[in-house]
Amino acid sequence: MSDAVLELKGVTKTYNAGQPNQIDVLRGIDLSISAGEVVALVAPSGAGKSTLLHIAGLLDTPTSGDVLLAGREMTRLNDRARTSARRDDVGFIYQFHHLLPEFSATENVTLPQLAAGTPRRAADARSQALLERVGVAHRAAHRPAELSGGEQQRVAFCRALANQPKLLLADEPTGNLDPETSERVFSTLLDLVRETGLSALIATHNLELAAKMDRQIRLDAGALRNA
Ligand SMILES: Nc1ncnc2c1ncn2[C@@H]1O[C@H](COP(=O)(O)OP(=O)(O)OP(=O)(O)O)[C@@H](O)[C@H]1O
Repeated sequence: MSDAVLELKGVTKTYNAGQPNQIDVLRGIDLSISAGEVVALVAPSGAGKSTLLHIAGLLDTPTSGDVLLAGREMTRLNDRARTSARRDDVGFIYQFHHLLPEFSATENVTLPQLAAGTPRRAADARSQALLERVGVAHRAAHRPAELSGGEQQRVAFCRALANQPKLLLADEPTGNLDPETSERVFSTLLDLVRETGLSALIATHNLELAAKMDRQIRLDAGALRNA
């Protein structure tokens, strides 16, 4: 049996099928990410990176092919089962933080835990520990607008890891930060991922950051190759 946390088998995605503007974005993707492996996804703009991450993270379904999370077939699950697998097993980080503006940093990390059934006190304690780990505990009561860009992304990392997912998916997680902050914040993320033993697929245009990961893959013309 494979120890893969994420497996994509022959995944295709076609938009506007059968119409003149049909786009075959993914043309048969095979990808396996094993436990604890951190993989960089490098892709030119428009190559289908977001589509691939959304399919891997169960936010979208492939036109054909299979998605397995921790060995479990996801493609044929109903919406409800897929939603609960996503909530329990996958953490997302986007280029922009997407934190809830009305809530404090702590609340942004606690809320997904409450939604997953963690008792309040345990959730708050975990939020506090995560915020300390990434160096923003002193900003715990602040709302996102009161945080710097780097701090916002650090809180977003905590939120993504709040429910102890098996897989982390990140789309240019430090892409909106200046190069120096990006480098520092990215190091925090990589350290956190490695400490947690989490598997991760992290899209980046930055080849220096990509080189810090275990493996680099390139998405081009709808197919994956080793970078
Ligand atoms: N819902 C949709 N309907 C039709 N076409 C779409 C849809 N979503 C994406 N596309 C097209 O599929 C292609 C890949 O889109 P995707 O968002 O996955 O690219 P990307 O690699 O993430 O790009 P970028 O790096 O610029 O964000 C693009 O040509 C886009 O126009």
